[in-house]
Amino acid sequence: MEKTALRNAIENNRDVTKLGEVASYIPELAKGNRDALGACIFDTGGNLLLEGDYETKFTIQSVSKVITLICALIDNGKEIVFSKVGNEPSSDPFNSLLKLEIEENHKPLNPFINAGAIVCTSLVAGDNGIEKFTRILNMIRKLANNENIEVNYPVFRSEKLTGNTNRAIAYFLKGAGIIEKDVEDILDTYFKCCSIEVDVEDIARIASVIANNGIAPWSKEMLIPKEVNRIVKATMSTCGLYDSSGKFSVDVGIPAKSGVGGCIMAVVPNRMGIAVVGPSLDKHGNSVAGIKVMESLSRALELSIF
Ligand SMILES: NC(=O)CC[C@H](N)C(=O)O
Repeated sequence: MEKTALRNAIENNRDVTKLGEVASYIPELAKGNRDALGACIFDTGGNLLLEGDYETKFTIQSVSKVITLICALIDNGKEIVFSKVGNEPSSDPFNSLLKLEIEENHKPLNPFINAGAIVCTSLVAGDNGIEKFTRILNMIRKLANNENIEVNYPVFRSEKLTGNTNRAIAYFLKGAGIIEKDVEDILDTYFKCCSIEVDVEDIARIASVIANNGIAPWSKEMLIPKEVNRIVKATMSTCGLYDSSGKFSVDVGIPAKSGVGGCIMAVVPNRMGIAVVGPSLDKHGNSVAGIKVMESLSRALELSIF
């Protein structure tokens, strides 16, 4: 049943890729394949399903914000993390600076907009950017059960060269006293995390650990403490798709996180992790066909938690 649902969801939504555009504000991302659409389900029993253009490689982009939040929470505890970043959804684009000036203490609204993720990056354990990045990369490799995951350096260089809005956000946060240490070092770490190259199986495995209360379905090892896992799922369901999180909740109804590389990672608690890739994006920066695939799957397999 799941195999048929996944196949139908991909095949019935291939044309939707034509309705969006590949991200080009990071020049290297413009090379992404606009027509690609692939997906993976990894369930909590350890079963794997792959469909469509599942071999597509893409950069993890904002899906990395989930893993950065996991590391920040493990390394600091909830009180410290949420003294520097909020829990509220944002109605502004993911890279907006608008609310930073007016929010109490200049705290970013949540960990999944760029400002909030830059704060979480600064909180990850490590004396410098390289140590912080190594911590996050190792966590991604463990959660995906894939030691070969690496950075796509052309994308990293492209982001670093053109990431002026993120630079403005980070310097504002430094001025407001929310981030400490060297701003450029933290930005490099943030850009590198966004540039980690993965495929849908990697992301579906990460999602399956979160779906399985932090325990890896393949080894039964506890990779994410239960309380951290709970916070992450809650944050995904309120803030995971930027300023269209509410609509996604109504139409799909499961915790998820998107990235401008075209991926949507979704978690069906106690059932499965799902990853879709379709680099053609809507105006919010979410995979235009990816959202439709998630809607189809949610309907066919009754995934909504509501
Ligand atoms: N929404 C995203 O995936 C944004 C990530 C991207 N690297 C940026 O900082 O702009």
